[in-house]
Amino acid sequence: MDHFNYQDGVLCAEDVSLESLAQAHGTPLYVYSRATLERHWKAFDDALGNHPHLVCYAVKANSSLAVLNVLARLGAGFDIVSGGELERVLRAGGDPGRVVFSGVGKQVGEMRRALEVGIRCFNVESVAELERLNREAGALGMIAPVSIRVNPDVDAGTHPYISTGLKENKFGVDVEDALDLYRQAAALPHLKVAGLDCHIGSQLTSLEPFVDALRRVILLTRALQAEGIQLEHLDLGGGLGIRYQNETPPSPRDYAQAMLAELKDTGYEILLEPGRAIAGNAGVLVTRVEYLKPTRHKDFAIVDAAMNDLIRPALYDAWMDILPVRPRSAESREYDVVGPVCETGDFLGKGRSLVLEQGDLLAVRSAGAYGYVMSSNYNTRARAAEVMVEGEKAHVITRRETLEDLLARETVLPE
Ligand SMILES: Cc1ncc(COP(=O)(O)O)c(C=O)c1O
Ligand SMILES: N[C@@H](CCCC[NH3+])C(=O)O
Repeated sequence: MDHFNYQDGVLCAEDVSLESLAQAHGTPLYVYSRATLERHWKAFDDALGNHPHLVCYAVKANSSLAVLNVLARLGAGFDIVSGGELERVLRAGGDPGRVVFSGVGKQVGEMRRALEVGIRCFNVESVAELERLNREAGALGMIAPVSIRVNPDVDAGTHPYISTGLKENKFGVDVEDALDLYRQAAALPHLKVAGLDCHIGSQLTSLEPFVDALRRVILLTRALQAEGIQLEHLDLGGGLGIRYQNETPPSPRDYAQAMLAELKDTGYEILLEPGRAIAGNAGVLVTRVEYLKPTRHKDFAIVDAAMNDLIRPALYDAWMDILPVRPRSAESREYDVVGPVCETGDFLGKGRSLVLEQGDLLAVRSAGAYGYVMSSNYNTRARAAEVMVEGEKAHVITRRETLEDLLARETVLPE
């Protein structure tokens, strides 16, 4: 059951029409469905069944406090990549004992804070980071739990900008070097080897790369065992894709079953870090048509959302579905749906078949992940508001930024 549906001719999020939300809160407006978010997290949690596991939502996908809070209430873990994301998780009521910390550039202050609040594990990505973490944990008189993030050199078959598991990528350590790094970790006094981590990319739509990566990881766990290095968990990262257009990604259940089949009875606790698969299809971006601009070459629909609100089409040439909030019955035309920003790359969709009039509302689907979090103030555009719907209720979870908010941090030089 999808929670974004047409009811009485108007697109709704759960039981609230997007028209009424746009009326009440203006556009561009991000709208999320609580029920969808919950269903998606539970799909991963259920898929792993009785196998010991923790589903650590990747905060980067959508870090709004309300989103994190909804998931925290379900007992979610969280995958963070910065001190800022850690503070968000804490403020949203997340359990620091269920937080894993990923990322190639962890700073001293971020490590200290994470040690102080007692996170579950640091996913370490280099020798230099291992040494820094050992030093910082020592200074606090603590032992830091670590996984080494292994780069298994598999092609995730996704966009090159979001592929992370190839040798030439900055992420993780080569699988050939991992054993040595584990030996170093095991020998350092303020570290405790807790697990092994692997994440090969985002928006994966087939199981093969996941399975390939896991096989390489399992070989490594055997080598570690042979050396007496004990692991408690395997963190398989995130990356499961969603349907934007006509992709047919595996379901969380198929994915989990494929992983469990490889793991057989190895007994490790499984950690997952899904982001997009939980938040992506739990949100839409609502925008209003400001102008229709027919030219000799094509028709443009100029809308009030732009690349600063949703950069995925501009950055990755990503195709995202664009639906009329209240469909009209007339002959459709092909529109390039573009924003007001002064860049040719500022488009939300090209060649979309739509029936439009000035003032109409459109909804960009699958915008719940890597949407608002990647927004900017380019062209001095204030950030959109975010609303969470539950049933017939809608809550503003992030108020629209004002120009005053935006300018308040700046100053001109003194006379
Ligand atoms: C280490 C790590 N974990 C999890 C994720 C979440 O990925 P996705 O949103 O594709 O599930 C990412 C982003 O690709 C990541 O870099
Ligand atoms: N921002 C990317 C995903 C990045 C994944 C983070 N490692 C996207 O929108 O597809």
